[in-house]
Amino acid sequence: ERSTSSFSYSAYHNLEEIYSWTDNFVMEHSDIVSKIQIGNSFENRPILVLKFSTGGPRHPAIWIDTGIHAREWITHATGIWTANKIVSDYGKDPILTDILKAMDIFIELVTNPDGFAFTHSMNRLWRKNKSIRPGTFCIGVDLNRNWKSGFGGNGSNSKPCSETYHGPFPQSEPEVAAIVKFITAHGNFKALISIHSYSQMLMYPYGRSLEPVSNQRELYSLAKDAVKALFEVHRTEYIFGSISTTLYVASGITVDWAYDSGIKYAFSFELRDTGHYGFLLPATQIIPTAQETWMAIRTVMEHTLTH
Ligand SMILES: O=C(NO)N[C@H](Cc1ccccc1)C(=O)O
Ligand SMILES: [Zn+2]
Repeated sequence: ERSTSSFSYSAYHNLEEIYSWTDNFVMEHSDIVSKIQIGNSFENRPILVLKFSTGGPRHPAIWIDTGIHAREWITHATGIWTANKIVSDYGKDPILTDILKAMDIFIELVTNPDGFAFTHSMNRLWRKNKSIRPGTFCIGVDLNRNWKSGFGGNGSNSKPCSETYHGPFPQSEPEVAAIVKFITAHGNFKALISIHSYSQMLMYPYGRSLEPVSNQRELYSLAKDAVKALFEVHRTEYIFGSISTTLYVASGITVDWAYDSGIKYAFSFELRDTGHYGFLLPATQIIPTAQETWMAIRTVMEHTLTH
């Protein structure tokens, strides 16, 4: 009896349920999926990454992370559905099959496990991780401000009580340091997709400045195609562009670090909705959100494969 078949992809799950789903999922699809522990969180929870690979020592790779901000539950749920979509469609969807024949896909479902556990136990709207340091009673660093690129710049905050506190120094947080170490050691990542909610936006670097990246025209055109593919599923409307021009200046963010590390296809999603439910998006919208997001993700992956 495949226990993932009793798992509801249209419900939100807590950390224990996601970790046990992960173990069952890897066991049931061991031909193409494996589990890698890339480190431990501040409170010593394992940091797990799913690897989808059809073989080959160091295929060019694509990174996807969900849940870097704990309260953004739709992103973990979308990541889980996407993982199952990949194993279900491999061998059936020619575009995905071509991607996986040539590239590996890595998905980190719970990028902020301590914060995520806290949203289930104490504070549903917690954003940051749970690190504590002498000198303040306030808890946590914004993991989307702790990256080296532009660290400490405008759109991040030096006060530990701030929701966008960047931390004492770049990669001070184990949750960020583990990803940097893994991606740097691998050395062959071609695309990175960091998934947030909410606002319905597809964005690319830079966040730290208004200056366009060198392949800005290519990223704009790819974002346009991805947003169109997304729209065609359930007619959900996204806006797109660079982070600093579409949203606001934000420094020390994941995609700026990725881009500056040579990952030329770096994107950040803001999933549904535009504020009606916000972070409390009803579970009935999980599968529709995941279905439309997949079409955008696949568009980015396909472009990465062919460029
Ligand atoms: O927090 C969210 N969304 O959850 N997003 C904003 C904006 C953002 C999104 C993506 C990259 C950089 C910046 C943030 O302050 O981080
Ligand atoms: Zn976020």
